[in-house]
Amino acid sequence: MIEFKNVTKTYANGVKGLNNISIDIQDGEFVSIIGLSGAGKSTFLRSINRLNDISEGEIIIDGKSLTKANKKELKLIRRNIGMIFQHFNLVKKMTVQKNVISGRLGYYSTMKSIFGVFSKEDYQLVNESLELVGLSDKLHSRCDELSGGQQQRVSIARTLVQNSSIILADEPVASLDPITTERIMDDLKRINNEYNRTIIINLHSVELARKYSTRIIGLRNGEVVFDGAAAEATDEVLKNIYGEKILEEADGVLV
Ligand SMILES: Nc1ncnc2c1ncn2[C@@H]1O[C@H](COP(=O)(O)OP(=O)(O)OP(=O)(O)O)[C@@H](O)[C@H]1O
Repeated sequence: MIEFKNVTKTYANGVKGLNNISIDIQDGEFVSIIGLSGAGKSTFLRSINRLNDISEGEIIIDGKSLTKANKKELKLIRRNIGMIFQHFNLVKKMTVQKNVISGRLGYYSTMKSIFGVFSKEDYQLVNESLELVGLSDKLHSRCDELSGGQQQRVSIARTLVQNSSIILADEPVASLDPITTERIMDDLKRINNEYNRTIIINLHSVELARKYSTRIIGLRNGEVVFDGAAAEATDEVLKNIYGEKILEEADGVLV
């Protein structure tokens, strides 16, 4: 479980990226974070693996304080949290296999990870994960030879081998076409259903949030302005909170 307790993030310029947020996310939930540009979606997500340090309050993951964790504790907590980025964050000149196996690094000491010492089981996990995302035939391809959608599936395979129970996805489909988008979202949903991984995803598209998630959290100016089942986030409700703008963004009409 992830617990936010009165969490505020104030940036150096005084902007509150998050403003006094208190919520719990249970194991196995598929949560979409929605909100207009600048609402605090990335700040929220990045605070869950401490890519962003928060200014006030506390975040607790599986009973352990992320906020108070020392370096060693942080490494262990982070090992349990995979992250998928909009621009994939792969080492493009390296093979798919090398990129995916890097998801295992958290299980090794710094020395071993420098020398790339991985076990037979690790390589087996890489094969299984690539099979799950339909990329077995790309094992030895360089990532810069792959399409954007394929690269995003490589990054999903990397979080799978990491074996983390939480996966954070920061606008993972923002730069992909509609068909590839569905494929990536289907993969995430399958991982959520079959492996019971908690998925927390930032989305601009309300339609996708409704279709795939079990719960939607709406942010505005760093505050939670909606928190409910996907079915409760009707056009009417969202219009009342955000105005038309958020639905227009969902249709790809950026205003
Ligand atoms: N490093 C930073 N320094 C100062 N202000 C920041 C920084 N990062 C984000 N902010 C501000 O914090 C607020 C929340 O930003 P955040 O990136 O979390 O929003 P978002 O909902 O993810 O936006 P988008 O959909 O455009 O990615 C915004 O007002 C933004 O300008």
